[in-house]
Amino acid sequence: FLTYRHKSHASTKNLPPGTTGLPFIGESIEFLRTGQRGHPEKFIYDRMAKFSSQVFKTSLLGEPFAVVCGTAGNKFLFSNENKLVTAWWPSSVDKIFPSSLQTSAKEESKKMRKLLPGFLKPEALQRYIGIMDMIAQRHFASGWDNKDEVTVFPLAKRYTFWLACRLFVSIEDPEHVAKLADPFNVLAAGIISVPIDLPGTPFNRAIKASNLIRKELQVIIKQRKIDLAENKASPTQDILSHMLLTSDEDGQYMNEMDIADKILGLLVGGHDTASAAITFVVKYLAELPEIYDEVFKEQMEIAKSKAPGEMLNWEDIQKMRYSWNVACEVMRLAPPLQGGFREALNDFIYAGFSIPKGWKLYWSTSSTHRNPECFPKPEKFDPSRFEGNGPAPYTFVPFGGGPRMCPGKEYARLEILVFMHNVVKRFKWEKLLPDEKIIVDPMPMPAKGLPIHLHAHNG
Ligand code: HEM
Repeated sequence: FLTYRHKSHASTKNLPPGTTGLPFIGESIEFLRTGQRGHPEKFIYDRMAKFSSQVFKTSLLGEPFAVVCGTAGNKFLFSNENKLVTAWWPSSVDKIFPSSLQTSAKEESKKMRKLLPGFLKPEALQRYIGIMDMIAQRHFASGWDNKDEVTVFPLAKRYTFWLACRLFVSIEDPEHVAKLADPFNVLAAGIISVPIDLPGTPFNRAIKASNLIRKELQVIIKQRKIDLAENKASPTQDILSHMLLTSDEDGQYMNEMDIADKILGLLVGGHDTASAAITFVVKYLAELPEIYDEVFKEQMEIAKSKAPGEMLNWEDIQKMRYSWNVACEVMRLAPPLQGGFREALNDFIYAGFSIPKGWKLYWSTSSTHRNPECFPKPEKFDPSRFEGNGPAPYTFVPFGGGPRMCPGKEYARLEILVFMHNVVKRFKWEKLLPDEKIIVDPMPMPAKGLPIHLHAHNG
């Protein structure tokens, strides 16, 4: 059957050029291997050079794929959401998140899309900046202060998870956060594992962990309902209150299970992505002392303008222009997500080639981020690319674009900037492993988690 499926695709007329590799496995192994060797862009650029700079066909995860490239490809996919294409996730993700918004373009997801901006838009997030700063300070006190050496990636994960626990469900007790972090890490590891659901496999453990966290969330949700009814909880204290109190156009409220799923989806969407971005900010600042100095200057000016004990606020964030340009340049060179999947809703023609209904499509950050036509001297770290109007539309896409653009973009911006403020204020640092390899599996990551040597400014 698989061989038949494989051949039947090959016989369709005027498909994009490309190879589909072995039956079923297709080119998945090559796709993953170039990432594990630290160069996910190689898979894309080799094929763009060999077949077409606009679109090529391949076969990944048992599915026929058209990979669209360059600004035109990004523009096409981002502006045809729910017209020609819709979101698609591999079936392994579906099993771990049975009804999560990350998995489908179904009604649930659309509802959620309408709901999220209420909590995640910049105006709504402003009031949480002080809380982010407070958690960051506690995080540095418990994980960094008085240490000579730390490993950045696990700490970045601890920071983003602590923030999410506080801002999504008002959990801030470190012990409670740690209790949730264990199953959560099992879950995060399982999403990217081979989807074999047998006792003991990472995938199987991830499904169990996701059920466990959901149950835990349901207990919290039940209690919150009671607290809100008795005015013991604030309607604006976190995303959970927001979800419980917001109805859709028909006056319907989400049930507890739905809310648990949505929160789980947000936790997953924001966890490894933002932690990877933070880890790479630390890495580049270690490698580029002149960039560190500029970030330090900007952040110290803000720090000096504050009264003792005063937390960061929205005005301070607006002053962090250079720091954000640095973070953007980091995400250009080391985008936390390599790209995104879509599915063709109907047969259509793209760049003169037929894309059959049901085919999967893939857009990739690297086809523009490392393209000299979009970013001259693409290997050079240069935050000034983001000054003025910044890069041309559809070239810089770490958060995707169009209707499915990352809803957590502004939240991520704040947590990254609050982290940068706190880390440069306290330390300068250098890498303990100067040649530490980068692997992309599927997030980019220094192979040993980025161990660094710290020098405290006041020590
Ligand atoms: C630096 C950090 C982050 C990066 C680079 C990032 C990147 C992305 C990208 C590229 C997509 C779209 C994928 C596509 O086109 O199919 C996406 C979707 C999503 N992101 Fe983020 N993200 C980040 C942080 C966050 C955070 C902090 C949250 C939650 C607060 C979040 C929640 C989500 C969700 C729920 C989706 C799915 C939206 C949908 O399918 O409609 N992300 N993210």
